Amino acid sequence: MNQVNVVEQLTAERNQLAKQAVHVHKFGGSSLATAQCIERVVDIIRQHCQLNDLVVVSANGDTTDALFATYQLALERQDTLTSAIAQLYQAQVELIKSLLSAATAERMIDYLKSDIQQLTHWLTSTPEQYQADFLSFGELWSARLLSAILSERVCPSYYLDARDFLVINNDQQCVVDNGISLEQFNQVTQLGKLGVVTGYISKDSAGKTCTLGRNGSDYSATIMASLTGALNVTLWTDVDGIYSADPRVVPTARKLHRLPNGVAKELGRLGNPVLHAKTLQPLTDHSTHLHVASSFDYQNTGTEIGKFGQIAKQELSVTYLNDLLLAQSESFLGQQGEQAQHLFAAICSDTEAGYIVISQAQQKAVSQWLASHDTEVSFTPVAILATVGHKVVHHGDVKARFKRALKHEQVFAIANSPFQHSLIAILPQACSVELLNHVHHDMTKDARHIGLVVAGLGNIGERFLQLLPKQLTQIPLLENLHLVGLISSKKALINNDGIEVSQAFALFEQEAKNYDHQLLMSWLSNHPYDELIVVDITPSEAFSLLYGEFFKQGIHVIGANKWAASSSTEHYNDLLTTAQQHKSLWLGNTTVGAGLPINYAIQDLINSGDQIIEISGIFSGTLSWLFETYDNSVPFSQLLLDALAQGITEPDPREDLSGRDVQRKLLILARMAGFELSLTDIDCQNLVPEALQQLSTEEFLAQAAALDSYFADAYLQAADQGCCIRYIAKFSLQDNGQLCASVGLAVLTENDAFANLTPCDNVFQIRSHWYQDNPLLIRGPGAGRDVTAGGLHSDLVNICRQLVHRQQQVKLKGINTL
Ligand SMILES: NC(=O)C1=CN([C@@H]2O[C@H](COP(=O)(O)OP(=O)(O)OC[C@H]3O[C@@H](n4cnc5c(N)ncnc54)[C@H](O)[C@@H]3O)[C@@H](O)[C@H]2O)C=CC1
Ligand SMILES: N[C@@H](CC=O)C(=O)O
Repeated sequence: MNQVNVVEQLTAERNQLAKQAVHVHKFGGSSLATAQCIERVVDIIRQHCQLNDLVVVSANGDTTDALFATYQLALERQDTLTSAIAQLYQAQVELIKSLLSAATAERMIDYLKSDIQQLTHWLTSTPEQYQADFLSFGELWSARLLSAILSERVCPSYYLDARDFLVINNDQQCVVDNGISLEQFNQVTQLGKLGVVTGYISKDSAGKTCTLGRNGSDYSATIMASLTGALNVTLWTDVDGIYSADPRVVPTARKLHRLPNGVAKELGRLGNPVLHAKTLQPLTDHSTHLHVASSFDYQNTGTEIGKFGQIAKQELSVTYLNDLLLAQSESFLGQQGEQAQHLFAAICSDTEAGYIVISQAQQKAVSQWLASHDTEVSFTPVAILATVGHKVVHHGDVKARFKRALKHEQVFAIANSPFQHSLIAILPQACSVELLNHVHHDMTKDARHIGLVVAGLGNIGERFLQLLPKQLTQIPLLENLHLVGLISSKKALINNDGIEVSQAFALFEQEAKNYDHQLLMSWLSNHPYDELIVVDITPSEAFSLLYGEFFKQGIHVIGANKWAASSSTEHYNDLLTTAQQHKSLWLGNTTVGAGLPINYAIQDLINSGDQIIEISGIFSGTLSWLFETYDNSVPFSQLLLDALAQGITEPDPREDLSGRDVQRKLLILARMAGFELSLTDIDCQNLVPEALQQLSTEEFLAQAAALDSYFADAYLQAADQGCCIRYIAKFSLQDNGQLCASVGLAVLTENDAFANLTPCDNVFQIRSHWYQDNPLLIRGPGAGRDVTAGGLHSDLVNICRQLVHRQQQVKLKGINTL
């Protein structure tokens, strides 16, 4: 059996033994720096770990630095060594005493004393020989302490010195010997307990201690994941994720919520301060999810790295590396150049121009390689500034933007990354903070990604989705909008990678799962988008009751649903306050007049300093269509079914006939105009006979003929006087300051402004201080699929515009503070 097969078999066996796939958690030094930090870590473990999981730890706080300084003293200043060792000892004793019971602490201090004896012996005899062994104490103490705390307070736990199993191949720097390591790991691991493993350290094939270099503990964690077949690794650190640039230098850097593996590797390769090139190396089959999160703010979602689909656009980031060398030689042309690129894992290269970019440490090796080719070489100090994103080398628009951002800079060349995920500018001088901020701003200024969830896929929802693909391609403001959720009353489809808009319905049919309220709410509170917009195209009161929760999460809402905007005064005011507090936007253009700009007109009048005194008119497309069409030649009930089939009625047409829908609209308009009112303040004439009021929708529709005689009589009586019947809504401000509001059937003369509408039209007549004698009229179709779906799209663009504007304000603020 070859080595790969051995590893596969052993991993499979281990996974069968484990109740669930192992999850590896790694805690960095800063996460374990003080007793308080360690308490937090214990809390995280309590909430996130299961038995058989593995916890990989770095040394507490700056213990490794202190060990290294002590080691230097051993080489240079033996006289101060004793006090340095005493300080190391004292720091550990304090942690032990403050975190463990007296009995366990005593045992731990005994172990510590024996370690101190050992290291003192090394340092005072031949320190050079034991440098790695000496540095290993940091991780050893950290793992032993945490494991003891967990055993006392959380669950059975044991600590593992990685040198007991992890073997690094001597010939290749830091490459793991998987076969032996796994075999030995299986001998030392203890099932049914939580293992705490030392990060950073390992042994070579001769059993000698070796360290895994800078940020070696992250590497240890992914090695452990690869050995055990873990599906998840969480790197708990002191930052809350990976950012679009180093946030210590670029204040406007944004957290990247989800990174495809390839992009993460590229970031690691090109200097990202959190991700390191080596960290991702062991995760070759890409089935492991890596998660970077803050142990200081562990409720906050961090960055997820994994095998993500690419429907949703990937975010761009900017990174840099100084102190590099540009090596130019004929040997870097053509195939030889490719060979050199590969051999030296160059940052970038150009085999037509004949150069590679390498680290300064590689100069000697490159010179030696070129000596055997007998060609000249020149080395020039350079830096690189790169923009990183999924396959950016294939995006001409990103390249053009990158070039524009650098147009005032001296740039040697812009090269494509050999891995396709970055464009790399080679600079003759170090990358300055100003340049980094400037380029980051230009590359990410429009890049706040907005998720879109559509609830209600009926008559209007379907049309809304049909219009979406064209809107996305034609409206630049929607550039970063991604459809991520579709919800009906029974099913839901959520996809963080985005749902292909042109196939939304088919995908919903195939992939939607049963609606699970808890699951949906938990997704909404952890969604990976910068902004989330929920479009409510349901007729559901229950769904409207979720708005408060949405607003608390900073989620924006567009409602065609009228329930929330016409709810009780207390609830409505609460919603407005919550939305304002959490900077959530709430638009409902279509709740009155479908796509008609009645809401904009009212807002404009208010902004102009006007005071609205009265609004009246016909606010129901359904009732407008019915009464404009009805002439007693066909039964009223037949027309009603016709209107339902055209999609202009409410799902239950009694909402229209009862006047409730119009009553709600009048309330919404009154609130827009600045009045405080509730539904019960509006007199409402119900046109549905009592006998039909309690039936199900289906029963009502089956018995709709019972409506006919009432409407025939009303029509004939009005016609006898040369008049017509219309359903009118009106509120007006009385001289005593009271608002008088009603909706109901009225008999109008044929030349009344509300009498001769195109069927389905709404008309709104506004009287105000500016428009008192000659009122303002807005008239047009007030219901129907196209106008309503269009009105919702208008709200969507409106919200995206406001969000872009908001983002520009933030960016400007960020730049000004530099
Ligand atoms: N028809 C029109 O001209 C206008 C309609 N509206 C409003 O648009 C909304 C939708 O109307 P239609 O599309 O005609 O209704 P519809 O009955 O055709 O579709 C409603 C959809 O909502 C879903 N739904 C119901 N309860 C839900 C819940 N709790 N959670 C998630 N989904 C739920 C249903 O599964 C269905 O897919 C209504 O609130 C209506 O008042 C607003 C302006 C004009
Ligand atoms: N049924 C309603 C639809 C829109 O709100 C109407 O007729 O106006």
